[in-house]
Amino acid sequence: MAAYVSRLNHIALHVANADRIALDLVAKFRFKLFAARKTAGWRQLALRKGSAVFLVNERLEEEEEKKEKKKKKGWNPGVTSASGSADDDRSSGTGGGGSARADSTCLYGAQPSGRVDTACNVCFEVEDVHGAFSALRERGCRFLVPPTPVEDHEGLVLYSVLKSVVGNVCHTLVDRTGYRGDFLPGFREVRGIGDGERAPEGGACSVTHFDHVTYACPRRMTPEVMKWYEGNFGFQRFLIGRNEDVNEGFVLDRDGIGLRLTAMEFWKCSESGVKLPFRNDQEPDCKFVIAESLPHQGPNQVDSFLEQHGGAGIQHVGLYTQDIVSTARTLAQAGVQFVSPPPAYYSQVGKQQEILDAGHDPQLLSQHGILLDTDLRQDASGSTPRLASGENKRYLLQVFTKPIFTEDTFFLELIERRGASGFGEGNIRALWRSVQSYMEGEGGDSPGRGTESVSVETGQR
Ligand SMILES: O=C(O)C(=O)Cc1ccc(O)cc1
Repeated sequence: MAAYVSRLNHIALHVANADRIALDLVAKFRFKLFAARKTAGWRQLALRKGSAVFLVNERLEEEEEKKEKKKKKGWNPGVTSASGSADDDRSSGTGGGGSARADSTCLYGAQPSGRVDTACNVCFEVEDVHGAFSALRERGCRFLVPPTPVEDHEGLVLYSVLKSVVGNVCHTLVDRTGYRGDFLPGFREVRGIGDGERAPEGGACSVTHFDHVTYACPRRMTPEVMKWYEGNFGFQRFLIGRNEDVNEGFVLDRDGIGLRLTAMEFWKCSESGVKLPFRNDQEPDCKFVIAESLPHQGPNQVDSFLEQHGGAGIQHVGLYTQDIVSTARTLAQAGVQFVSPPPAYYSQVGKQQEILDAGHDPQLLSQHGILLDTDLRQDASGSTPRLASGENKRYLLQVFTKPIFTEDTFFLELIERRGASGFGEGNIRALWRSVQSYMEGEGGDSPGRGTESVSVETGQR
């Protein structure tokens, strides 16, 4: 292993209209806009829910970019006065690892080449950016940004950006241990946008962290992706289902479903550098899932993603919630649209009982399209799964949203785990069918389309 990942810092989205996506995340998904930044050429908005952070990037139009650059000319890099313009990029950085100096082109990421909205950077915290850079480069990794110090009045971070083998996905590696600020140098704090504002009164939304990131990849690419993450970051494979073949992955290949899934996770295998994102040391692990389509089962969501996205990438991100029913209700009331499972899902033999046995109300689950899968596997490690008292079964609840971008290039998922750490076969089938029926039937009314644009910073339409 070349680099020890200590935690996931944020996931970056590159979109044509940052206000619209940020507004959806605030008003519908109840994220809080907590930091913002405008540099020459870019607008960046950081939103948080629990420890899940999205950094929404928008490329500025040329005119605006010129204006920003002009503004910069009169700017004194040595001055970090809080009285500066709120939009000023008051950070400093170099492109080459020397002493820090002003550089407004520091994006903490890379500029994607495609034209569609995309989630394309998973930023990891590491303890030794220089060490990771040397070791990863030695292993043949391609770096887009060498180790670069950036600082403001709250301290200094060191970051570097490398390309993954998955389409346009990059990884920013950042060491934040020398930084006291809330996010990254150059971002100004934003107060009062989100966390209840613009959201329905009283609704619960207990999203705590990113549960998983799912990549959509071309056929037969999985071994290369696995090898890359195992060799470079020490990720470890874990088996999704009972019927999974170690070499083939978890394969669903009949009744119109042609899907190969393979999953891996990072923190448990890190030998050093482990730093927990939750103060109480209850580290949630973020999993990475690789989805490939299989031939012979017709047009499908993975191929459609690859086509619209222009190659492999992040198809969706799972948001962990402690109470999926109330979270889905709150989000639905706020305007989030979820895909629906096939009507027969809740009436299939045994499903109602399975839901009741898990202590849930089938009516409530069906109202929000929430799927439940009981994990029938024995715990191979012999360890006791973490279950609430009175529960004797491990199960998993999931629901997918409709795409949140204009194209079908990204959606979110709510997931609640009750002792089940993998992905249930029944749920995967139903999720696949939910997305297929959305794509085939009602592709025109996704929430991403035609939403009013509102300036998140000014709150004005
Ligand atoms: O269950 C999950 O969250 C998965 O990630 C499995 C999955 C992956 C891709 C699909 O198009 C449908 C289901």
